[in-house]
Amino acid sequence: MTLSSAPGKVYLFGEHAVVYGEPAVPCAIERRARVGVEPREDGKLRVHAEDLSLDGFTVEYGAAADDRPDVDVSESLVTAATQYVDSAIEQVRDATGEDDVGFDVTIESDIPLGAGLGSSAAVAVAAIDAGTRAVGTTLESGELAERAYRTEYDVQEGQASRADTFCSATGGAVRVEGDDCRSIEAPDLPIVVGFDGGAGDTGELVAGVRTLREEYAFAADTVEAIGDVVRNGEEALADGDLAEVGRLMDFNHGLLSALGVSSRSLDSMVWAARDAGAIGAKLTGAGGGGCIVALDPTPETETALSFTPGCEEAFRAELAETGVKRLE
Ligand SMILES: Nc1ncnc2c1ncn2[C@@H]1O[C@H](COP(=O)(O)OP(=O)(O)OP(=O)(O)O)[C@@H](O)[C@H]1O
Ligand SMILES: C[C@@](O)(CCO)CC(=O)[O-]
Ligand SMILES: [Mg+2]
Repeated sequence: MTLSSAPGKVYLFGEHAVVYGEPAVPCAIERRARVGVEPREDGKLRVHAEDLSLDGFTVEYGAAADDRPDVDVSESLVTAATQYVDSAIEQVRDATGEDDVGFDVTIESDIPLGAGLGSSAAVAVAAIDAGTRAVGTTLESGELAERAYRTEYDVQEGQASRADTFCSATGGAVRVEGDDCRSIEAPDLPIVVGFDGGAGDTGELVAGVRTLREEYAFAADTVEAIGDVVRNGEEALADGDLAEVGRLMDFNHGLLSALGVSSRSLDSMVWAARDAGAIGAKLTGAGGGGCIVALDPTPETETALSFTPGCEEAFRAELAETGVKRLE
């Protein structure tokens, strides 16, 4: 068996706007998805996903129509749950030219699903890395990131950026603008995450912003304004000016709210963090529910979040210096 892991991420700045060519700065965190892959002679795909539950059951399924998860939920929910892994395996077949090979895929993850911490990108990166190695091909980091991006692009129907997948493949803090992806130096960041226990569908949320942008010129301006916040944020990061980084994170959250991707619980957690003295706080990732990211070197924000109605879990997140790890 080959086994790879890849980290999740938080966005310091720029989610959603990055889909339209503005820059973004995500930062990998030490919460990982681990994917084990074993080739099968019979050409079948079997996925065992420990943390993916549908109707309360762990999901185990094959690719054939008569071998889908045996749970009493709608076909669209099943597709939503299985599509990133299915699409990552397509990338493995494409990269290796092994069209007929089957796989046993086992996924285990400490990244909550659909919560803005990049679980989809981490699963795609780790699955493509382990899958290609399982049939004797080792992808270099650039191609791995690009193929994981293709997975997100396909699943999100052509509306995805390279930010999550590049960050997960590379680790550390990165800057992504269109196809220009690079690692950046960031000061030590006291990252605190608040999680409301919920999830948002990235594809749907991205589509919502796209519609707003088409309907209202001021929504398109809001997307551009996020780009300006990111450019200022990059300077503040380079200067090590955490107070300014925090102010700009607050501003970024306001603009994301204006685009309709925040929620009551995300707003409650952002305000709880600010009231507790956080340097800055914003939602992270696609939004709709899930996680906020705050900066606070003291324990105050984590404590306040753990008492905030609507917050299910609060934790400190360490920067993940390494992206994909080849474990076996
Ligand atoms: N542990 C896992 N096992 C199997 N599939 C997973 C796992 N984690 C994530 N996925 C896939 O990723 C999907 C969630 O991706 P989505 O992009 O909606 O959220 P996210 O990546 O966690 O958040 P964001 O994109 O906002 O950072 C799940 O529906 C599933 O298809
Ligand atoms: C909302 C979005 O910007 C980030 C999701 O983590 C979508 C993407 O970049 O593909
Ligand atoms: Mg995602």
